[in-house]
Amino acid sequence: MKPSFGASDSSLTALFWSGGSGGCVGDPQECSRIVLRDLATREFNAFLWLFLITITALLMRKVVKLLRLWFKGHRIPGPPCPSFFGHSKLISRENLTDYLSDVHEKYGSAVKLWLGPTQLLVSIKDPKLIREMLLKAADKLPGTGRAFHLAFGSSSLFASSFQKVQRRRETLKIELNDRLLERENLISRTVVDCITERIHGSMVKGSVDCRTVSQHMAFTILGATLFGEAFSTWSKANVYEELLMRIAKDASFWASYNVTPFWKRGFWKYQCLCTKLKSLTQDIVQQGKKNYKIFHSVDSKFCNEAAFVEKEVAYGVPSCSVIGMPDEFILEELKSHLNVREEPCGNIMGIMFHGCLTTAGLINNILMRLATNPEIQNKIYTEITMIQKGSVKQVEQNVDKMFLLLATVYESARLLPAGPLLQRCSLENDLKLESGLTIPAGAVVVVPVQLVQMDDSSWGSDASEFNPYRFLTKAGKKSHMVLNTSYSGLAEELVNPCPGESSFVLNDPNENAAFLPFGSGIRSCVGQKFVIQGVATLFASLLERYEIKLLPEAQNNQKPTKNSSVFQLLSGVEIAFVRRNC
Ligand code: HEM
Repeated sequence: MKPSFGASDSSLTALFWSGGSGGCVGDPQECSRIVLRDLATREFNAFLWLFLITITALLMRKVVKLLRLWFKGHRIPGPPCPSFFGHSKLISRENLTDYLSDVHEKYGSAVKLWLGPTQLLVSIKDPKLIREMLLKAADKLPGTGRAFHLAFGSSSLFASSFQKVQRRRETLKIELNDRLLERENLISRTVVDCITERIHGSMVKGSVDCRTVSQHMAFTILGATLFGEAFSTWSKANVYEELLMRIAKDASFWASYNVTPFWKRGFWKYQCLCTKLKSLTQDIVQQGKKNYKIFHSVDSKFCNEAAFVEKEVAYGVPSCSVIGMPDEFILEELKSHLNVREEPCGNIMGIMFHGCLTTAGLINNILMRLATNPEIQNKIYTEITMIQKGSVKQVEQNVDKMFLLLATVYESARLLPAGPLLQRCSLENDLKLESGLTIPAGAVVVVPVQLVQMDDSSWGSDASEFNPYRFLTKAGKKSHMVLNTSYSGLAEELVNPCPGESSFVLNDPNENAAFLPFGSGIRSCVGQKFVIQGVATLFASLLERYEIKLLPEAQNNQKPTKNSSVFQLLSGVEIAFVRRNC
């Protein structure tokens, strides 16, 4: 007899009842339970199959990718693999550039090395290929920016994915290169005075430590740029500087762990320093706002409350922009469009960290070069005084015309880059270069900066020598990098130009594809123009007042090697700032 269905019976049960589930007889509720169980089992099985198929497909994709990597990697020249682990055992951090130098000599301008069965590294040394590769490869290695993330939390600068950093890069570039550089004084008198005060304080004992003074200069320039003039009088600036340098010392060590070492006490101490830095950053940001409000209440005739609110929303209130205001624009940019995951002030701390370390390295190198090349220092001084003679402007405003000084900044940057390698990777697509070279997706691409920047074929036979004149060309001649020329005559003419006119042209260093201290291409350093101009401005003021001298006992100082980078070679040599009689 056919059972009758109650109102609660589902149509699904009815469907199966009519024979679909193998002829269920008896209690309809029991039957529907069986049917549902049966259905659940089938669904679970289907899910397991789907899961299995997905995993297999993913694994297959990986295997195919790996096979493609092997196949395409095989075509790139390079030394044969010594073992299953590739060349990784032959390469250490210390000898990497030397090793790459040897393999490039033997196998050409693009060579491959296996760092394991699944990791291919391609090193490129030819400037034209490098330029093209750096324009095409937008991403950096996964894990790039880990040190920043660990210390300062999530931020949208210094990450590996171009998509993540693109927007912030663009806006920061506009703020730094267009708006800041348009100012009359990139580095204000207050900042220079703050630095010279420190120099006087340290010179009481007869000399200053080159490393400490460079760090302080970089810190003061960056701090004043990001936080405004309030930074120069901020009572906690010294603590901030010390904290930043302590964090910088340990950052790459803690970032080198694949798994964050929560179990280590030292790590928590490090995190404690980072938290202190965060709260100090928030403090100076607030300080800047307070200063503005004080000014606002004193000068309320010119600025009304509505204007202040307006300033917080949009950039710029003309009547209020006389005091400190322009400096806050960059801060606003770095704090703006925060996404939920972004740490407040994370970008600001990241910029302070990267900017201070790299700028300190550059300043340190310039100080050392000037101290060890007194004849060039004298010529720069002559250049400064000659340009100042015919001008009513302050020395800081005439830096654009000081070609030898700017060339000295370029040359110092060339000789001591921020790191031994530039790195890129293209995770999804092969990188096809015009020369016919195809770098398979997933390979790590590196540029051994020190090798390229000291290569005779790009820089002439004196590539490893300090020679700022290589960035100068005689006016009227076609602008190109001067190679293999005697520069002594050039120097004489440079400091004795026709009144008001220089007979030399300063070459754009980026014209030479082998100039890479700030990287190049789509992920190049956003701060390049600002740093070059800012550091040159600072040195124009300093050299006008002081002569920089190396103490006799420091003469035999260490020389940069191919593996040197600013981080390893911040020189702690004692130097003297001797006041000029003028
Ligand atoms: C002497 C000083 C500096 C040097 C030598 C330097 C060098 C570099 C280098 C080599 C890179 C990587 C470029 C690449 O991979 O192609 C870089 C990235 C960057 N730099 Fe600098 N830098 C300096 C100062 C600054 C300053 C002062 C700022 C900002 C105020 C800055 C902002 C950045 C940013 C935002 C990036 C990341 C770009 C990205 O990942 O897309 N740098 N810098």
